[in-house]
Amino acid sequence: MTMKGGVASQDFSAAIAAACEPATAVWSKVCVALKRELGDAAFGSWIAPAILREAASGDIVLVTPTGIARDWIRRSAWRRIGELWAANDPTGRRIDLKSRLEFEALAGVYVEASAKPATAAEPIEIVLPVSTDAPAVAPTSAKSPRTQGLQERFTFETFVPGPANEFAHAVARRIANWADGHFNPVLFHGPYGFGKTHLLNALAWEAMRNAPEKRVVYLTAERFLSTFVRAVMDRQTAAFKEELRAADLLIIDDVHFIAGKQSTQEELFHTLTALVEEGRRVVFSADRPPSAMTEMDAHLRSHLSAGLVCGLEPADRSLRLGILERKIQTLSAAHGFEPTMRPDVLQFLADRFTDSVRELEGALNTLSARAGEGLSRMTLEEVQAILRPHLRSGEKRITIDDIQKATSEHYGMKQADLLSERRNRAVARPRQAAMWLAKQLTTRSLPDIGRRFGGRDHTTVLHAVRRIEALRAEDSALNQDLETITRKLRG
Ligand SMILES: Nc1ncnc2c1ncn2[C@@H]1O[C@H](COP(=O)(O)OP(=O)(O)OP(=O)(O)O)[C@@H](O)[C@H]1O
Repeated sequence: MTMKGGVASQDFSAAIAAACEPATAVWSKVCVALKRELGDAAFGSWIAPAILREAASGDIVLVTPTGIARDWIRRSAWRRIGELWAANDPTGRRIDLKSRLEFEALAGVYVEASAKPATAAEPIEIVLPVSTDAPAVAPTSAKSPRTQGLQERFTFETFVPGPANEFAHAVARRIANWADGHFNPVLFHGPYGFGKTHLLNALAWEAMRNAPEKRVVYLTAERFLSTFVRAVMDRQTAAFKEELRAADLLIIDDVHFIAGKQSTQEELFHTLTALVEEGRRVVFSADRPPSAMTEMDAHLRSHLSAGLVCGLEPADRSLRLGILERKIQTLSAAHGFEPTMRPDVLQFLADRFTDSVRELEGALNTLSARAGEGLSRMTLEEVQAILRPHLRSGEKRITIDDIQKATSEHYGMKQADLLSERRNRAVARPRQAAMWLAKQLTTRSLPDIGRRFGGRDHTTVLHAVRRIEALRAEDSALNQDLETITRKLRG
C-alpha cells in the first residue's frame, strides 16, 4: 500500500521551499503529531523504531523492524500517517510501508534517508540487522541503530592477546569467522574489567564484516531484561521473541545480571534453546562460570554450560605492559604526540594497577589528560604525584550493580525500575542519582554507565550527572540521600 501527498499550496515560492524540505524533516513533523495523538507508549513501541528510507526514484519507505510492527502500523496508524504526510509534504512524494525483511529483499534500491526523527522516543531496538552497509573494515563513527550498544574502539585490532586470554581470543575469532558451530553456546567468563565486553564487541564487528547478510544481535543482559519487561508491559512479547529468534548470532553480555530474575531467565532459556536447536550461534559473557552462578535457574545454568565454557584470566604483567603500549599508540595517534613513555613509568603502572585493565587504562588516561604531549617525558615522581589519589589502598571497589542496589533500596523501589523506561519523577530522580553516583564512585565511562542502565545513551547519563550537580546546590534532602548511599556503599 502506498500513499501520495497532495499539493497543499498554490503559492509557487512556498512550493519550491517545500520541495527542498528533506523527507526526514517532514517525518519529524508527522511524528510530533502522531506522538501527541497515539500517546508516548504506543508511539515509542511502534512508530519510533521505524526508520525512514528514500528510494532513488524519490519514493519514501517507512521500514519497521518486524512484520508485526508493520501490521500494527498498517492497521492502527497508516491512514493517519498518510493524512499527516500529505499535509506536511506538499511536493507529493509517495510513502510506502515495509518490514525490514521486505525492505532488505529490495536491498540496493534504497538509500538511507536518515537514522531517525529527532522527535522519536527511544525505540525498543534490540537487533543489529546486518545488511549491505556493514562496516567495510573498522566500524565508522556514525552510530546507526544496527550498531547500537557496540563500542567502536572495541575491535580485534585493539585487543591485545596474551596467555591470560589467548584461548578465549582464538575461540572468539573462530566464531566471528562463522566457523563450524560445534560448541554452542559459548560462554566467556572472567573477572571484572579484563576484556570480556571488548572481546564480544570485537566478535560482533568481525562477524558482521565477514557475513554482512547474516543477522548479528548484541545486547547486554540489562538491555535484555529492560526490553523484555517493556515488551511484557506493552504486550509485545511476540515481537521481542521474533526479533531475537531471527538472529544468526546472538551475543549477550554479562548474563549473570539476570540471575534470580525469574521470568527474564525463563525467556532467555526459551530463546537459547530455540536458537541452538536451529543451529544458530549464541555467545555469552559472565563474571563467573555457570557452576558459580548460584542464583541462576538450574535449567538455564546447565544450558549455559552445554557448549563451551571459556575463561579469561586476569592479565599478567607482560600482558598489562602490552596493553599499555597499545593504548599509548592509540592515544598518540589521536592527539599527535610521541607514542612512548619512560620504561620505569610503564613498569610502575603495570605493577600498581593490577586490579583490572580498566583501572590501568584509567590511570593512563589521567596522565594523558594532565600531560598531553609531555606524556613521553614524564618522570616517575611526576606520575606518582598525579596518580596518588588513585593509589589509595584497601578501599572497597564499588560496582554499578552495588550502586543500583543501594539506591533502589534507599528509595524503596526495585533495581529493575532504575533500568526501566519509566520517566515519572519518582523513578527518574533516583535513576539520575544512581547515574551520578556511578560517575563519582566508579571509573566507568559515560557510555559504560548508560549501558548498565538499560542500554541508555551516554548523553542521557551526562544529562543526569549535570542535573544532579545543579540540584545539589539547592536541595539538601538530595545531598543527604547521596551521602547516606555513598556511606553505605563505602562500608
Ligand atoms: N586484552 C586487552 N586488550 C586491550 N584492551 C583490553 C584488554 N582487556 C581489557 N581491555 C580494556 O579494558 C577495559 C575494560 O574491559 P571490558 O569492559 O571489556 O571488561 P569486562 O571484562 O567486560 O568488565 P565488566 O565485567 O566489568 O563489564 C576496556 O577499555 C578494554 O578495552
